[in-house]
Amino acid sequence: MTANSYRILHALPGRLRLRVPALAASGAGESLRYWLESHEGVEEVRINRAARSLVLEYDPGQLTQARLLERLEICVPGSADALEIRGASDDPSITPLVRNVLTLMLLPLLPRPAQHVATLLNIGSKLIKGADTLIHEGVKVEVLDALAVGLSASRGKLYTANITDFLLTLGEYLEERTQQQSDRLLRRLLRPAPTLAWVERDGQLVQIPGDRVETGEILVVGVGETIPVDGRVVEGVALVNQAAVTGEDVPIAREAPKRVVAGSVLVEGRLRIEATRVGEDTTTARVARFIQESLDKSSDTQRMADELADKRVYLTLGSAGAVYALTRDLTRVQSVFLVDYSCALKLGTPVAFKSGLYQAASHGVLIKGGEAMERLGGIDTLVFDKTGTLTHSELEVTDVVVLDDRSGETEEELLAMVASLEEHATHPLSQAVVEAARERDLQHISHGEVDYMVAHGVSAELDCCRIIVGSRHYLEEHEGIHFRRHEARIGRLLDEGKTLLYVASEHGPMGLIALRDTLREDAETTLARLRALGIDRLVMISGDRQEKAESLGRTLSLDRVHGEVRPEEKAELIAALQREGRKVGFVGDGINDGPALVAADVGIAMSRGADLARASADIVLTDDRLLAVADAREIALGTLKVIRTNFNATVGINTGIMAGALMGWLSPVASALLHNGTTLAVLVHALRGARPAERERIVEPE
Ligand SMILES: Nc1ncnc2c1ncn2[C@@H]1O[C@H](COP(=O)(O)OP(=O)(O)OP(=O)(O)O)[C@@H](O)[C@H]1O
Ligand SMILES: [Zn+2]
Repeated sequence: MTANSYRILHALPGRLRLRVPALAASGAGESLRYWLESHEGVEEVRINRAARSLVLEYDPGQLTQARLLERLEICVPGSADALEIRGASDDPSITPLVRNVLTLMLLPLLPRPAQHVATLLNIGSKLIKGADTLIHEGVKVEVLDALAVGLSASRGKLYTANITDFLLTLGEYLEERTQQQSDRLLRRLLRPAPTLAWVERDGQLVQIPGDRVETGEILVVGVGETIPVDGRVVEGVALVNQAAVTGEDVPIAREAPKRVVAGSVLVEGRLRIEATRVGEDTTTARVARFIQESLDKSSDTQRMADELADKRVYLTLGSAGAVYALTRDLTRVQSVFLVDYSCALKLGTPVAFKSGLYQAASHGVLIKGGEAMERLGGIDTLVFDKTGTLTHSELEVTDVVVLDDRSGETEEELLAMVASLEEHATHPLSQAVVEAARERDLQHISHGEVDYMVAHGVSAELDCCRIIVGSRHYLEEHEGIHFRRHEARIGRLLDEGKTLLYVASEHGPMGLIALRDTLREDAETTLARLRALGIDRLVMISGDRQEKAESLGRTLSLDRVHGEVRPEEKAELIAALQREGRKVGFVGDGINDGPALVAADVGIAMSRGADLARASADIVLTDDRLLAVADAREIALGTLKVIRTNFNATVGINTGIMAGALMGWLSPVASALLHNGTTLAVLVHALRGARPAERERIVEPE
């Protein structure tokens, strides 16, 4: 947003009054209000549409004016496409290229004066762009380009001018095309998965697709669930993570009458929310925002190349000046201008990254920007979460055991009851139980609110009593319900390698549900490939029992396993590895994996993972395929190699050409051809990118 999209009328600490012309558009105020109110520290947003005025009250302890304005700038109110991705709009035009080719073809046929006019028409846009850059941004590559082309033309070297212009234009065109292709694909891949919503209808909680919720309806959102609509809290207290919406990965507290935005994930507590905005418009904004965030991050490599490129511009100017002072030979000066190689440096790196991102995306891996790719290439240690990552995200219920014989309850009744609670949780275990009940056509059993204690289990009031389902640790140590009497049954099931859910009421143990998790078929291959790709330490952490973790560790020849890890310990384990000097990647899927995903040098989320995991991660798999992790690493290494090669080649070759030009050994045409030839070669090399050796390419839709 340019400065004229708003004007500060009055500013005090904690209060800001602005004039925002775009408020004139209908609906603009609402979206801006949501955007601003979703930020911690904003206390009140008042909009007067007729006066185009916006008053913001905020807590200066939490938010600075600059930060607030930055937030405001992201969302230009009024235009529906305000949050559209920059640079991803239209196809790059080929008109300049066609004009170039035509000019070059016509030139020999024209009389001399007409040649001058044609050349001027052809290179005009470069000259204007150069002047514009000089005025607004200072001495940049565009200025040198204009100088080189302009100097050639003004000295009557019309062919040199036109050929140079053509080569420069071709480079730009290629760059824009890659940029666009990959932006489009990324945008499609980032579209959030449809969410489900629990709404109150006729006094009952029913689950419906998030996009069917109507304005004014009351929703109930529990731990781990994504808030499907924009709304106002009517009851409850909760911590909400808005990473997927604002990119800020810190949970914030929400209670009545605060607003919540679609796409936030509830991490703790429970809320009743009145839907105030539903459907398309709630999601478009967050998707666009999310993508912008991902695409905007520039990597260290790129920053380095940019800096070097900017310095080169001065070096070139200086050399040209010196040459002129010493030799008074304008031809040499012209040759020097034409060799400036900052453009190859500047174009090569982002193009290679974009092409790498594109490659990765077509292999089912969404990498959020060049920086993430760079870090993926830099790790030497990879930590895997077990459930849903090394094992299939789908588990299978194998046994349902009724422990309390006096109750006369059947296995089916037990399963139906547990499934009715698990329906409200988001864990691979709960999904498996729900699925098992569905297969057996079991009826839903009515119950009160379900409490979900992350990494422990669920509980709720039923007509009879309070029911608790979860890990043995949860039931025994938190609830004081002991299963010691049933040790034999439990031991037998565990020996079979099964995972157990413990079911109890406040009166004592009721039953067990045994589940089998199977190792992914591609787990072993993936780990072997990762080792071959330079990851020399493979670690697994799991909330499951130590014995189970160890036996899996042996099967997969992992370097280390940690069982019975509490969620908050996951991030700590990663930090410990980092203190040993390791560069650590983490692959996970759960809502409790968020901190570990953020703590790691690079966080990778599985495709079926919780929304929060996908939001916190730097890399998200888009297919449920573990091998994609190895593909991604291969692509990252390949891309970094391409960038290095390009960098060395650019610097080496062009330094040679530059020396030739300084000595006066190269004519301007020769140096333009050599130089631009190198630039094009660099671009093409970058564009071809790093393809993983074999494997099917996933054909993109559309
Ligand atoms: N929704 C749930 N319902 C019942 N029990 C649960 C639920 N969520 C977690 N638990 C219990 O808490 C334990 C720890 O959960 P957590 O998600 O930390 O680890 P995990 O399932 O073993 O997976 P991972 O290997 O990914 O760490 C689970 O093994 C399970 O017994
Ligand atoms: Zn505990």
